[in-house]
Amino acid sequence: MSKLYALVIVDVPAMQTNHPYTYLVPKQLHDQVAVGKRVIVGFGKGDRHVQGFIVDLREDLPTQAGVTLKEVQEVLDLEPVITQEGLQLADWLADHTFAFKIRCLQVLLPNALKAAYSKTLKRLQPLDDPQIDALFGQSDEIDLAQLPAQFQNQIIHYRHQGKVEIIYHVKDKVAKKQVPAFKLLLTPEQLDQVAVSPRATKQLAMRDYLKTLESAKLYLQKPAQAASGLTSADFRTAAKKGWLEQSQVEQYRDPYADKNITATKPLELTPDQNFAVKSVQAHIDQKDNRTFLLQGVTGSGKTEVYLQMMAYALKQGRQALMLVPEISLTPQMMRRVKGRFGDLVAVMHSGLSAGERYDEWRRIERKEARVVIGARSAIFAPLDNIGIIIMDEEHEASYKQDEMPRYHARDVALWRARYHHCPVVLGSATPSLESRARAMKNVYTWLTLPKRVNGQALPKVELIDMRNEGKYAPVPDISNTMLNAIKDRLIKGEQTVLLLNRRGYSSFVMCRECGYVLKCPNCDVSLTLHMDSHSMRCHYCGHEEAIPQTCDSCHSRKVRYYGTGTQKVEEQLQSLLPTARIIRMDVDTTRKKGAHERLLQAFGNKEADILLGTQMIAKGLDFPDVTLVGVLNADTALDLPDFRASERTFQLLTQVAGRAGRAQKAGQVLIQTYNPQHYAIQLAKGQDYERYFQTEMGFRHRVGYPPYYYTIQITASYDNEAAAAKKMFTIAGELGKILSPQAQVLGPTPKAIMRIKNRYYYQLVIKYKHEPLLEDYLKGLLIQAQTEEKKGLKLVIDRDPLNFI
Ligand SMILES: Nc1ncnc2c1ncn2[C@@H]1O[C@H](COP(=O)(O)OP(=O)(O)OP(=O)(O)O)[C@@H](O)[C@H]1O
Ligand SMILES: [Zn+2]
Ligand SMILES: [Zn+2]
Repeated sequence: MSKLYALVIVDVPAMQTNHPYTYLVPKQLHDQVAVGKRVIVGFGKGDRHVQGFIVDLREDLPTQAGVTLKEVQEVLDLEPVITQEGLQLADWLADHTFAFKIRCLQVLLPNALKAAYSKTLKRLQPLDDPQIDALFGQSDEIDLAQLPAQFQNQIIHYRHQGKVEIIYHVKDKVAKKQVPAFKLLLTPEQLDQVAVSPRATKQLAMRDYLKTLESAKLYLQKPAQAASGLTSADFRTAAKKGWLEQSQVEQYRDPYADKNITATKPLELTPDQNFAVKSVQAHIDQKDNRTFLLQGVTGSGKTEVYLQMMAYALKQGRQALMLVPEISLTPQMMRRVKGRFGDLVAVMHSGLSAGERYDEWRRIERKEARVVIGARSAIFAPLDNIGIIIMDEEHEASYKQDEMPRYHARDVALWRARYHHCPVVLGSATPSLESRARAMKNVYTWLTLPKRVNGQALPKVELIDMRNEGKYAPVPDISNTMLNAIKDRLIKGEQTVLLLNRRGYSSFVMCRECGYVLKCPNCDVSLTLHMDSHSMRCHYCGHEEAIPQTCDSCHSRKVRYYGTGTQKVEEQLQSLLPTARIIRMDVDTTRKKGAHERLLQAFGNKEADILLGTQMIAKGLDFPDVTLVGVLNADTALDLPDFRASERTFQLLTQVAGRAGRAQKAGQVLIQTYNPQHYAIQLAKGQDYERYFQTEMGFRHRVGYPPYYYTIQITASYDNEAAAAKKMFTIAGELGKILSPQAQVLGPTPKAIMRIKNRYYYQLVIKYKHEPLLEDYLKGLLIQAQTEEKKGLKLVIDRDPLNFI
């Protein structure tokens, strides 16, 4: 048999290259290796054991003289975990997002399959140190983590002498969940024949129960115990007697098992909905890769359109993939999709445990699930015959991952759709400027749902000018107009949604005597007041300290709380409206698993009159009795140093306004603002996306921002400010040499929050249209920066960044 070589992308931190290493496959592993499987290989001088992915297998390789290849140690998978599509996708991701290939391969897998390393210490000969020998006891191998610190130097010494070795174990993080099962070995007739003492009541009961089962069929033991009233000990006895055979079977953890979801039937579509569905169907039929922008006002029935498009793809024997933003939409949308497609649906989002995610992933891989719905990373679901990809709320910033690989799910969706020859539908009431501009240029096909399904007009929006009304407000954050409107709903038995915009905002403590603001010792941010834990906390590094009684700077006792937290508003509201039932939704009340869904369900069941919350309540909620939406502070995000601040504000206000009046009753929206003249607020008042788009495009054109220009952001950080700045100026100098005069470099500047966890951040932004030399330069920069990691550099290259702060 000829020789076999595996090309492996290895996982070695701080020594990444995007080139595979070549390993010799030993004879005994020839049958096991395959492209897309994970392997354990030795790496470097110490021959550390690391995990890697086989990306190619070759039979002939001109071995260079003098180079002895290392061998593949172990093959981890029975079946490849990365498909051919996955390998190509990883290549593209690495290239497009300036990422290391290993990270791109890993992002395709559920967390559970990512490596966890443990180390053991192996004794190769007696160590002549009774204390250390005692640690080993009878065995020759112990967990290195258990080694007391005082022996460490001695162990290093032994290692040099070759008396001990350190072994790396690479394990999967989560095992498959196994549950006991059994199979009947006897027929009912044979069971009648077996001798059982009349006093052995349990055995008699067992025999009677087993007679009701089919022989040779596999039964789960837990339900059998429940049905028969027998215990696991009784089943063990029966197994010993040879009546049945026990085994372990894999069971999927179904995150939705204990929820009853009502099945739904397709609704009869409105003409606009029908047109949208039919347009996309044609492209599913023709296996035509086309991207659609479905722009439908809030409450126009986009979800029903998605569901019917997906149903069509399934009918054609293909699969459907649907993305929703992380927190806000998940529960209600999950129910809608599960309600239509039942067990065919796999769900993937961060609210699931690693085990649940792994199981859902395996259901897809085994083709038991043909519909996938999930947040950003679900775009990598291992589907092999996709007929349609849907991305709801396509403008959402959470679709961009902010760690390597820094991909946008939309770009991955378009890539996979090309691979699978299927259409993509991007849906939103407030599309990103980028997508809408592409629709205008016919790069995407534009579909619109201009009217609400219920025939209602969009809710009427009124602005409350807090510069005046604020002075007379009964409590700082709630004006009289707002309060009266809420009271009116309480009397009518209708519901209110109140948004407290938290972006760019926090409650802080300031001294009224000298103006001193309590700041984090590690970061350039003020500490946030948390009433639940009675402490001041840093949202960046987690630093926590007591609420001050006196000013740190002038020792005055006049310290006051500024800013508004949801808790504080809840208290104010409750004091003004003692009978109102309020549900508060923010990070604190939704931390527990499933809390988000429970709160929304309680609100949906009308167990509360007011839903008060942060951004997470702004989108996707569809409750018929909500007739009032109030925004307590529209402005907080407007001043952020980010050119998308206005776009985000407009989107948020339009989305939250859209929660009102979605069924029979008309809706009203009240927005409290200190900037009533700002165009984002004015146009949100008119719910006028079209004019907003024109205005904002004009602005972006004038100053040369996306979608007119591409942007790439480079950030360097060090624990020393001068080093961070110096690095960025060096990069800026190098860019100056390779960029054409059409490109522009903004910066380097310190980031808006320059110091986080005692690291200093400097950034620059490249704006460009076409720069042939840029890509290669940046790829080189990425590899080169690794060599400076030991000195403390962290470098980030972010293509099309969504966050400039
Ligand atoms: N063809 C139809 N006939 C009757 N009711 C419909 C139809 N289509 C949708 N609906 C209902 O209209 C309501 C609004 O639909 P949906 O939640 O899908 O709106 P949407 O466009 O996603 O809005 P948003 O962007 O605000 O989330 C839902 O309660 C839905 O069940
Ligand atoms: Zn901090
Ligand atoms: Zn002071």
